[in-house]
Amino acid sequence: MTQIVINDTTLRDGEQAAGVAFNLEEKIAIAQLLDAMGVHELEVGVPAMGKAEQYAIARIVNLGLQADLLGWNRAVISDIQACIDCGLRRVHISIPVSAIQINAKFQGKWQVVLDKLGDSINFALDHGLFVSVGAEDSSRAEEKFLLDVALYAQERGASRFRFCDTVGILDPFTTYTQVKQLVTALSIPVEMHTHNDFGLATANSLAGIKAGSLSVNTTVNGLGERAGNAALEEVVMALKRIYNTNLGIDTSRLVEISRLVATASGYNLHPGKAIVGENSFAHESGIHAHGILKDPRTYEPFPPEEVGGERRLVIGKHSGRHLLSTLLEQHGIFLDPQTTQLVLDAVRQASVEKKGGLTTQELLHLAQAFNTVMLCKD
Ligand SMILES: CC(=O)SCCNC(=O)CCNC(=O)[C@H](O)C(C)(C)COP(=O)(O)OP(=O)(O)OC[C@H]1O[C@@H](n2cnc3c(N)ncnc32)[C@H](O)[C@@H]1OP(=O)(O)O
Ligand SMILES: O=C(O)CCC(=O)C(=O)O
Repeated sequence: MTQIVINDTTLRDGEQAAGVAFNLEEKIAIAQLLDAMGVHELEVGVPAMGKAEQYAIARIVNLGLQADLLGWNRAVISDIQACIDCGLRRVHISIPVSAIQINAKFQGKWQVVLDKLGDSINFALDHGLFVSVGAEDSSRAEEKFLLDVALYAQERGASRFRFCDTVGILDPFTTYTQVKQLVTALSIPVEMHTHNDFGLATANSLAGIKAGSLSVNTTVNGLGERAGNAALEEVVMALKRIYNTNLGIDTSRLVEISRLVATASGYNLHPGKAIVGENSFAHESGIHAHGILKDPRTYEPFPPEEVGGERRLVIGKHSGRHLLSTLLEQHGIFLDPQTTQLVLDAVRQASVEKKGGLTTQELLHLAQAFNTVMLCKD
């Protein structure tokens, strides 16, 4: 597979998640860590938002990061001027392309939209900028119109075209077909921008890459508008582990960046969040824990260290004898088979009462209730 560019938009679409507002220090810390991990490109925000945002973006520009930095714009010349004022050398210019969007925002005047795009591209190119063009709501656009816009952007001198499933209504099969058409028609790279309204953002991004897209927008933890975007950690690990594609990104810091963004956004992660959730490498069930104790590959797709995570063995309602004995033996407690079963029954009951797994202390306390029949080795 050709080198795929990860263009992370945590600082733009991620921050657009309702109620999220990064402060300056958080924006800088997120940009620095993404850069240190080797993420190729960062969409750092929307300079048109005003002075405070421009100041934050200019500070990021002045960090001298390795990553390419991109500013998001409407097809409005003053938006692009704001990017230039921040010191950005790359601009992304977006126009809506579906009838729903053009009717709502431009009274159906698609030619007006195209003219705005043309003028904006010209302005950016006249200032020597790298120009990426985004087609908002590509997935609901009329097929021919989308293609016309893409070819128009290319002819005008854009260097990349972004396919946006803005309201996340595609599945991987339709994504593949739609993106393949664009990739076939264009000589500039196509970038994927997917949303997770049906839980398919990562799958759709991968389908776009399969279809020949060379760049993909991600956000840490999948943060973003409504149900969010394709998650950085999912896309990077799927490309690495399922497609064997080395992106040159340090995956061992994925949990670290996840925690940073979770804190900065105030959005707590679901424990079962793929790759970075606190349960991503947690095992309670008897059969699973028994397998893990013998060989972690039985129930883990890759070792937790690869993403900076940790394996956890949890004793609870679904646990079995092997995990129970292992945990107790780590504390010098060796039980005969009959007592092991009695403690296990007690663990199940305690776990239901607690509605959760037991801590080590709780387990030891429970086991001590059976101490008359315990066999302590030392
Ligand atoms: C799918 C996406 O995620 S698109 C990115 C969305 N991101 C954001 O909106 C976050 C940052 N946005 C902002 O801070 C503000 O919306 C700003 C600074 C861009 C504009 O603010 P305001 O001037 O107050 O306008 P407001 O946001 O209410 O309305 C949007 C305006 O942009 C216009 N517009 C929307 N998209 C585009 C576009 N792609 N190109 C040109 N104009 C556009 C709308 O028609 C409307 O124009 P109008 O004021 O002439 O009716
Ligand atoms: O970059 C664009 O063109 C729009 C991006 C976006 O956030 C979306 O379509 O959801």
